[in-house]
Amino acid sequence: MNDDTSKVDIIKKHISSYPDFPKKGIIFRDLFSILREPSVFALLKEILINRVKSNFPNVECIAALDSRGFLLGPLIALDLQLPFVPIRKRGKLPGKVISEEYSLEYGKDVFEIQQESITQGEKVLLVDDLLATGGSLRASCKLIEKCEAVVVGCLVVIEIQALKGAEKVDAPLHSIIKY
Ligand SMILES: O=P(O)(O)OC[C@H]1O[C@H](OP(=O)(O)OP(=O)(O)O)[C@H](O)[C@@H]1O
Ligand SMILES: Nc1ncnc2[nH]cnc12
Repeated sequence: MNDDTSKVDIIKKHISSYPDFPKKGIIFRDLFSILREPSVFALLKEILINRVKSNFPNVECIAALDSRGFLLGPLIALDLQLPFVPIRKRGKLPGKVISEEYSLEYGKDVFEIQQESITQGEKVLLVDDLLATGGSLRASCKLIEKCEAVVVGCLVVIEIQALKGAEKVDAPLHSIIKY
């Protein structure tokens, strides 16, 4: 059980929503409005770390999604003294990479991971700001599996439930705020 309801309410109040961005019909939920206020960002960090400790106690590695996931994943990894691994959009990572195409609420792209960044059998937690259609997290799960590692779960700050992204994600999903 999580008894941090009043803290989560504060976080929710600080998420700005922008109708019709980046395309008509989409309500954009903006994580950056939290980061503008250090005390609120610190609260979010505390919540994330506690949720990892209680929901994914066996995690050995934190992987996050380009780019907004990078604002959160390293905070958690550093605090828990775990390795951090980036999953980046196509063409940004050097060395041998593994790729996976995906579609999301407003487009299509390719994610990549460095082959050497995860060891076989490693227990990985995927972190991102938001779950919409689930395309991004689904592709990221596939990348971890292609590395022969194990996805112990996915942690997002925001879940847009109407888009049913949770159905596309095969690993245990934990979201902090639901719309
Ligand atoms: O569940 P989905 O439909 O796949 O959508 C969720 C993804 O969309 C956003 O990323 P975006 O690709 O816009 O990139 P950004 O983080 O660089 O802004 C968001 O940060 C998630 O990663
Ligand atoms: N509605 C939304 N708001 C912010 N980021 C998103 N990524 C995909 N859908 C999104």
